Amino acid sequence: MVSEAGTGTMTAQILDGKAASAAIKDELAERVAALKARGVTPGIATVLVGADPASQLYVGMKHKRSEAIGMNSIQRELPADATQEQVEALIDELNADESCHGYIVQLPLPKHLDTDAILERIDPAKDADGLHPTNLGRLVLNVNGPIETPLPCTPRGVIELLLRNDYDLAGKHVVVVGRGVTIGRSMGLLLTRRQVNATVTLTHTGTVDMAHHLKQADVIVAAAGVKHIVKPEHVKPGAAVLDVGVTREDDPETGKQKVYGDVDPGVREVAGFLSPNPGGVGPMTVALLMTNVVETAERQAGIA
Ligand SMILES: Nc1nc2c(c(=O)[nH]1)N[C@@H](CN(C=O)c1ccc(C(=O)N[C@@H](CCC(=O)O)C(=O)O)cc1)CN2
Repeated sequence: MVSEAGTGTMTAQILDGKAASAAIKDELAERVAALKARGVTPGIATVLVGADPASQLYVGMKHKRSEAIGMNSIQRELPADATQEQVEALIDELNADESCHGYIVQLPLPKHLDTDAILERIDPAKDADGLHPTNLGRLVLNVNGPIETPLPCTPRGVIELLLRNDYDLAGKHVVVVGRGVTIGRSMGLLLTRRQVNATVTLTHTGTVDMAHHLKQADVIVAAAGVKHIVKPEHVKPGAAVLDVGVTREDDPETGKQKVYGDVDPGVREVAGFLSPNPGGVGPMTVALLMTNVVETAERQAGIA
């Protein structure tokens, strides 16, 4: 926490996801070069169904950043009215494509599609999001040792962002807000692994007295997707707060779409550390996705 001279207020240290993800990209560029020297170009693919502007933005970032570090990127798109069979046929194609080491299906999918069946059809070895039941099952079962499969990108990004800011999670009480599978549920699994050793309270829409739980937290991971749900009065002074959830609304001043996080701006005056939104965990999600794919290519190439 930084004291502002003469004002009596404290301002949280910013956990800068852009800076941390830039450092990861530099490290990955070297690993990609090493793979290329062995004749292997790591390949990442994305499947986008429909034309949701936010999903298009995220998929675009994934390709731009992967290409910038020398990876091969394959962008596949289907219309919003694609059938389950069409999506599954594309999954089968990518499972068989040897130039693709890992891929993701951009979420959320249009409501008429069976998301669980689609994720389950991905070859677990190519599941760059770590959301296949086999990979999530390995995460549940293996609390102690290294895991030889991709880990969910956003939760991995949260932990990496704290690590790169010398924040030790061991023994800390982390309150996670939101139980979605891409963030909340898998966040709890990663945080309670022996290497991390945090204690987790996973809160959700059925939680009674959310404010009470938040106030106990050394670390808050806010991933509810509810604008400014975490208020200054909910935060223990000095706590680390990671703002992960996203709400898009028209800005009344500009009329343009604006990103709002789960954390009220006033939290900055109470927290010790703050990962902002945008500029925090979002860029880390993309960096850890690329890490998952590079690691898969390394495993295949026999690099430890
Ligand atoms: N298959 C998946 N789908 C989705 C995931 C995921 O991990 N796998 N997560 C989110 C979206 N997401 C990646 O896909 C993602 C979200 C945000 C960012 C990001 O860098 N955001 C910027 C702000 C950009 C803006 O909106 O203007 C930031 O936080 O600074 C990257 C990726 C849902 N779907």
